[in-house]
Amino acid sequence: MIKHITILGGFDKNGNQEKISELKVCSGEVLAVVGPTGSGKTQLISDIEQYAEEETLTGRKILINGQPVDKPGKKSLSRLVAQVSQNMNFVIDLSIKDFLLMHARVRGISNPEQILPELLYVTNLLSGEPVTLTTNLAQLSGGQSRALMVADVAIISNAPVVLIDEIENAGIDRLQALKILTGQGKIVLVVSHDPTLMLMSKQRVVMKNGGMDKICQTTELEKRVLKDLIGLEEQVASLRERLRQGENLGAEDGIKADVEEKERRILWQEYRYTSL
Ligand SMILES: Nc1ncnc2c1ncn2[C@@H]1O[C@H](COP(=O)(O)OP(=O)(O)OP(=O)(O)O)[C@@H](O)[C@H]1O
Repeated sequence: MIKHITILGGFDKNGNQEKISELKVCSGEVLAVVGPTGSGKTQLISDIEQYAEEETLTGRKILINGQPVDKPGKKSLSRLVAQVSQNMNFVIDLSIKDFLLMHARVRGISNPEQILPELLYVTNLLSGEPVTLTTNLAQLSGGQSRALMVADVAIISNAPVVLIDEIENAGIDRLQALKILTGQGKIVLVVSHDPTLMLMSKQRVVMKNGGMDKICQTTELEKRVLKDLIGLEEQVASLRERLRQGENLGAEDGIKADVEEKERRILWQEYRYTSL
């Protein structure tokens, strides 16, 4: 049982020690990994996936429940990490049902037939056009594949650590996907350029020049900004859905902010002030 993982800092791209020397994430928590393009976000995820022991190019070390992972144990631990990324597609010639049953059996699930309805429900909750159990994996669109992958990770894989790499462009309802993946006491790490996903986690590590540069806790003020962002996104999602269904929009369909303009400006001033 994984209670927490710890990342012990190594070196940035210039060979200087990382500013953050230790970062711990407990089960049930989400850590957002943020930073400019090329700052080392994917490398951090990759270090965790490999249970780095100072042998990767960053020199980081990963501890599970405070202990280093010994080399012979690494292989069996691979089942403890599941990854969801926007580039994933299925290339196997199987129906969704056969694939899910096969994976469930491999994972030792005793009643695989019984979990199929839930798997299908979650998949269709996240994707646009619904799929059925008889749909062939090779026929799935990119978004449908990712939706099935999230359902698979949440319900079948049971991996206590989930790494989510830039799902904002994955063509699925990403907020719903994050809710589904985090609702099960897992350790979740989210690499994202998306402010809503960043603010949905309790803390975020800011990457710079290949190193962990800063840890920010999500403040009460940011939680209010998040509420606002989610409100706006819901409106955008509803407009998207109506346009997709072939509707025309009317004059009343502009985006409405939930807070008054004046209050919003104060909110952002406060926000900028506290983040200085
Ligand atoms: N500490 C480090 N030391 C040496 N090289 C590093 C370090 N961290 C990252 N790199 C290398 O820098 C390059 C960019 O890193 P990475 O792909 O992780 O960036 P990213 O933040 O995920 O970028 P993007 O947002 O574009 O996906 C990679 O080749 C990676 O291996």
